[in-house]
Amino acid sequence: MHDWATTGSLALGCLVVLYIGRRALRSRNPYPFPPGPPGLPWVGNVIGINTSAPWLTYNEWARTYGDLLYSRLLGKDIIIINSEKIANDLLENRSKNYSDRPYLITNELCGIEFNSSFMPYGDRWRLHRRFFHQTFRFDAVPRFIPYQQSRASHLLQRLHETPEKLSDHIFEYTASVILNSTYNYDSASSRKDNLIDIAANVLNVIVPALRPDVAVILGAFPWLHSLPSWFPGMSFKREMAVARAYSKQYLEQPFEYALQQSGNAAPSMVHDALRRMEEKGISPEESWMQALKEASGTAFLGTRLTKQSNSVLMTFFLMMMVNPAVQEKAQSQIDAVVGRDRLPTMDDRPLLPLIDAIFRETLRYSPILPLSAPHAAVDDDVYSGYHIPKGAIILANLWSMAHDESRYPNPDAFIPERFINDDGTLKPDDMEHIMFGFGRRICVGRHFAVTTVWGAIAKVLAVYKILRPLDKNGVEMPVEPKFSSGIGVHPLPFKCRIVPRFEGMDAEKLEQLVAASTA
Ligand code: HEM
Repeated sequence: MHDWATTGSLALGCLVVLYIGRRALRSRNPYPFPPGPPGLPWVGNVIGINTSAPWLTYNEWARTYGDLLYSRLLGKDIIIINSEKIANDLLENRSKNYSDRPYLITNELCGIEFNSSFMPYGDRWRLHRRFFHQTFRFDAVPRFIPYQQSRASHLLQRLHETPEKLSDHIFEYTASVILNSTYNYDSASSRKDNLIDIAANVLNVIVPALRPDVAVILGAFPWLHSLPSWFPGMSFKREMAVARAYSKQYLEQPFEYALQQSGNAAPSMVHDALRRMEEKGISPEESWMQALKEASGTAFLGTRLTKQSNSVLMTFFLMMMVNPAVQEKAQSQIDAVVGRDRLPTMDDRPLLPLIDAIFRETLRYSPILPLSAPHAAVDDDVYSGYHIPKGAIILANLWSMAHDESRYPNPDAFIPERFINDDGTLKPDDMEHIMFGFGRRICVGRHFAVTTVWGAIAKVLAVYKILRPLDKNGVEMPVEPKFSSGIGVHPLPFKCRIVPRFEGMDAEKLEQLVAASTA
């Protein structure tokens, strides 16, 4: 007890000194912080924030204080950007200063600090980014489309067998396409050591251990981390230690698999990078191999953690169920352009604008990363007469941008037609310029994500109706879309019926349809 009292007083003393010191330093800066709601000393704006959906609070604040906001949380400066223009001005045009990431001790404690997305701006991150770019840049992604299409057809078959396992099938689809493009792993032919099942198990351990509340508290009071795991309230240290062991193991396993393949393996992130070194006649150093292992681990494990493509596809199913008219309109377009004797492919994309419109509206309606990934300011900066302090966390409120009423009237309604011109063609606003983030840290897997999601949406709509569940009297039940809270947003579990659109569409007919589409 005595020790605690001493530690507590010391910590409090340090905080007071820090607080006064920082205020003194700031008072020398001639520019004010951007406007924002008043907060309590040091703890800042902890009161009044909707903790499960802070983007909604920031959106409200913007109505009073404007699109560039200043907030403070437990001693941290936070700058919130609510408009695309400011996001471009800062994160894009001044990207040199805004491409860092804030440090989160929980990433290290859970063993996922290797993840390129969390890495500080610097040479190690640049090398990771190069690996990604080689494989996932716009003109490299078409190499993966045939595999994506075959897995999307497989998804149709899985949905036919067990439609009630929709979310498992979506997980399998998105995991299999990324495993293939990262490690040249074919989940269809490697069922015994199925990395997809292993990944699902690993995530069940890592995701619960990655607690944002712990990240905030440890960020503010780092000395707490030195307390033993048996100490009251510190049991998370044990969970994080287990998560750490799992993530390290998972980083190694698929990478080893990729290295064991022959020199003429199909394209993948690992093989693209190795081949490039071979062409240059360079023998890779250990640190280079480690970086490749980490970047490929990010492509697979990282995208499993935040479940981006998964969440978009689950949102698509949910939206189709509650908007049957939208679904039918898109299906009529598929019937008119593709017919019913084969499945749509990426080649049909220019003639299926409604599929793109549905994809865009799905991204817009419920952004899966509403506050994007946090950036951090490398140095002090001044923007529009406001001081943005070095080290500030920069949050781009993608939700706010996607729900801007002046641009997207009736923003809380799901209206894909908002992206279609009167002549039926697509408008230039593709949502990708917002939903994949900004500047040098923009999503490096965006082109791959687009083909993954588009391919699945088009095929699913060609074959299935997505309907509301029935009650015990056979009457359709009302469904209210509900979404998770947290950094990554996804629909909460929901029931739906997935039934073939055409009479007599049994497993055999579906197989024939798939075969006709790959011939
Ligand atoms: C529809 C699906 C996806 C969406 C909506 C999405 C969205 C985002 C967003 C908003 C960011 C933050 C950008 C920023 O900091 O400004 C991001 C970063 C990132 N995304 Fe995606 N993403 C998707 C799919 C993918 C896929 C399939 C991959 C892998 C192939 C991927 C890899 C990454 C990586 C590595 C980063 C971190 C980039 C960095 O820090 O340099 N994403 N994504």
